[in-house]
Amino acid sequence: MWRRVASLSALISSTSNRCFLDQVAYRMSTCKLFSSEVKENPLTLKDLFITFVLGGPGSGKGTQCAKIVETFGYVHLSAGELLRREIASNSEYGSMILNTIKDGKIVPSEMTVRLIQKEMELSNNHKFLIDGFPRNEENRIAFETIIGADPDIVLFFNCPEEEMVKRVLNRNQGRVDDNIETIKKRLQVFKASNLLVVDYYSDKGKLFEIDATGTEEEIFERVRPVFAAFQHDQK
Ligand SMILES: Nc1ncnc2c1ncn2[C@@H]1O[C@H](COP(=O)(O)OP(=O)(O)OP(=O)(O)O)[C@@H](O)[C@H]1O
Ligand SMILES: Nc1ccn([C@H]2C[C@H](O)[C@@H](COP(=O)(O)O)O2)c(=O)n1
Ligand SMILES: [Mg+2]
Repeated sequence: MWRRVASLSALISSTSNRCFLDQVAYRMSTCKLFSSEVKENPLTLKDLFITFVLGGPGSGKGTQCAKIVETFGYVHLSAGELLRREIASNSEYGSMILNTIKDGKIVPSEMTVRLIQKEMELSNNHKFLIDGFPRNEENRIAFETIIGADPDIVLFFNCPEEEMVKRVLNRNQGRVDDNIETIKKRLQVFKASNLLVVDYYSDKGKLFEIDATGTEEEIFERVRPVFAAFQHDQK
C-alpha cells in the first residue's frame, strides 16, 4: 500500500491533469486487486513477477510472448488484444476504442489498466507478460498508481521500421489497424511516446533490448537467457 501512496504523491506534483488525478484517487480508494474480497488466499503484490513487453507495431511482441508462455509458463496479457475484445463485446466504450485504434492513437490509460487488472485478478498465476504496455508515460503512471506495482523487467524488441511495416502488412488477421495509413500513425506515436518509456526503464536498469531481426527462432534464442536468468529469482 505504501508504494501506491508514494506514487500518487509523485503524480500529484508532476502532472497538471487534475481530472485524471481525481479519477485515479477515487479508483485507488476502491481498488480490490489481490485483496481478500477477491480470493481467500490472495496473491500479494510482492508475489508478482511482472514483465512489460515493448516494441513498435509488428516488431514481434505477440509472437515472442507465445514462445515465452510455452517455455517459461507465463500468462500473456496483450493490452491491444484486451481492447479488441472490449470492442467485440459491444461494451459502452467499444466505439471510442475502435475509433482510437483506427486512428493509431492510444486509449485513455485507466480503461486499459482496468482491463489488465481484471485479468490479473482472475489469474491463478503470478508471472505476467504485459504486451504492448505501457505505450506512453500516462500508461506507465496509471499502472503504477492503480495496480501499485512496477515491472520487474522490461523487454524491448528493437526492429527496423521497414521490417515492421512489411510484417504488419503481411499479417492478414483482419485487424482494422493493419493498413498503411494507420501504420504510419502508429509508428509516429511509437517514436513520440513509447521510446520515452523505453528510456525510463533503461535508466532504472530494468530494460532488456532484443534485436528483433531474423527468424522467430533466432529472436527467441536472444530472449531465452533473460527468462532463464530470472527463473530462480522469482518471488
Ligand atoms: N521474426 C519474424 N520474421 C518474420 N515475420 C515475423 C517475425 N516475427 C513475427 N512475424 C510476423 O509478423 C507479424 C507481426 O508480428 P506480431 O503480431 O508478433 O507483432 P506485434 O509486435 O505483436 O505487433 P502489434 O504491436 O501490431 O500487435 C505477424 O504476422 C507475425 O507472424
Ligand atoms: N497500451 C495500449 C495498447 C494498445 N492500445 C491500442 C492502440 C494500438 O494501436 C492498438 C493495438 O495494440 P497492439 O495489439 O498493437 O499492441 O491498441 C492502446 O491504446 N494502449
Ligand atoms: Mg501484438
